[in-house]
Amino acid sequence: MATFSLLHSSATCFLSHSETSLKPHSAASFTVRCSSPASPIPVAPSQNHRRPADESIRDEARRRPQLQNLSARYVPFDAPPSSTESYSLDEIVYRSQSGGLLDVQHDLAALKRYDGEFWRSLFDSRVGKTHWPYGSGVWSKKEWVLPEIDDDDIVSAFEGNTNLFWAERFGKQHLQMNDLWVKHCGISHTGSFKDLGMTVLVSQVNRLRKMNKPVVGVGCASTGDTSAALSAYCASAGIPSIVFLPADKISMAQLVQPIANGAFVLSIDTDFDGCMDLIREVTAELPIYLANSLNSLRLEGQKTAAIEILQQFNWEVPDWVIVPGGNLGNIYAFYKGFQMCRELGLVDRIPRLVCAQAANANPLYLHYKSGYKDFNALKASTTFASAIQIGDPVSIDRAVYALKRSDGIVEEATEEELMDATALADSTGMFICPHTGVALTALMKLRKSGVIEANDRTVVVSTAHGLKFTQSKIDYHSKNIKEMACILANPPVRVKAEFGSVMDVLKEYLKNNESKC
Ligand SMILES: Cc1ncc(COP(=O)(O)O)c(C=O)c1O
Ligand SMILES: N[C@@H](CCOP(=O)(O)O)C(=O)O
Repeated sequence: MATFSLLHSSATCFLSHSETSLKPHSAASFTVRCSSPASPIPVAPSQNHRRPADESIRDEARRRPQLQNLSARYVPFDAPPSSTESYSLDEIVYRSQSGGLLDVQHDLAALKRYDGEFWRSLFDSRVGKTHWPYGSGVWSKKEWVLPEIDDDDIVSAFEGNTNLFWAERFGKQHLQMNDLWVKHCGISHTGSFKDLGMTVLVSQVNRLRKMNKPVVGVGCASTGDTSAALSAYCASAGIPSIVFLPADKISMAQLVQPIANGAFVLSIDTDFDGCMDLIREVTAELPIYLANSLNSLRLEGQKTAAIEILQQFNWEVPDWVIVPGGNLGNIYAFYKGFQMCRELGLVDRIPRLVCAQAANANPLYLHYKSGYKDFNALKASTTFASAIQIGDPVSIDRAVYALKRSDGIVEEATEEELMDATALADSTGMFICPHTGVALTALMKLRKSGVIEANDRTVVVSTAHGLKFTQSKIDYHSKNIKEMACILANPPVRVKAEFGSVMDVLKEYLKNNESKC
């Protein structure tokens, strides 16, 4: 078998990655197995290329060599260069000595032994395969996520690799844009982007438990998505999960997820910020590992969505990326993913970031408007974007850092704006959650003011699946929302089971439609 550069591979050949041949500063090499020259069309390779029948993909992964001498550790977030404080990822620590946030710092000098072309080729070679664990969009970037974890300890649902939807009709018809994309992070295992971070956190917990560290379970406060992801990944690994939910403030679809996955569910008479305070106190007292994004491990997984966007554009950098923000870990995760790609030579710039908040839960927006002077937490009001109903975001410092370094902007959306934007997007073939409606509202405002231009390549991050938020859509389309015109409501027409009645309503519909065309 010959070893060729990926760039020289032939379309009729079956490629399989041979990582034994990975060398610093070289493009990844591949072992190429060609179909028989006598065969007129490429045929599926015979069964014997597969691993032995009694082996699983985990067993197979054990034989695969890994890149050596890569490492990561916790350091205080945004620490001065003189700081020497650091912790092993195998320690249970969420805060720095001074009580500040932590960050996972990779050994960039070790990663830089390989050039940008090497990393691009390596990551590209792993997309969409069933190789453990690289078939996952997160673990396909393992060397940049948790380089030292044993593949055997990884808990993965082959998450990530979510589609980048070309919003052709929405862009052209409503914004005169032809390069508008929606990154559907919610079309995933538990229906939100939280899977990306949770696979990393639960994998590390799995490793800690195997090391006999005192972790009897994993806990989080949640507005519905973190709890769904935590309970699914824990259930898959047989680890107990405990979730604190604000009573009556999350959707039914979200509530049923941890229940079904066997989590211990506490429904607490407070809001998310109240639940967050409680879980922080509890995890300081009991050997329950904290799974919220205060724990910087989560962001290592979430940052891979940014890398994936670059990859999907063949490593061309979009002009704008718009992210709905609540607890504010994700906006930093996107920044970190883009920035690592720049620093390690995969791309030469990063996109401008926009963080979009619901006007009813807008502490970052107010902070931005004040020129980032004094930050004031607030009591968030009810919003249809219930997963971002957060008034005291734990990652405020991370968000400000990301926005300042990406020439970023913060926008807000009223309830009516976010629901109309959601309905408008749905009417062009999407089925988005209200948080994505917040992000689309930000886009519409920035287009109207000319900040985002018609030809700017723009990515809106869709954070959850619309099917988790059907009640808000039902309320909108039945015009059942107080003080909201619901101008795009499209209620079903009730009609008698009789040919004449059906014909009457259809003729009326066709006449109205004709006058609209
Ligand atoms: C669906 C959805 N969108 C957006 C967010 C905001 O993400 P972050 O808290 O990282 O700002 C969350 C959670 O907070 C969410 O569940
Ligand atoms: N939307 C989140 C809120 C908690 O955010 P986290 O990223 O800090 O876990 C949720 O779904 O719970």
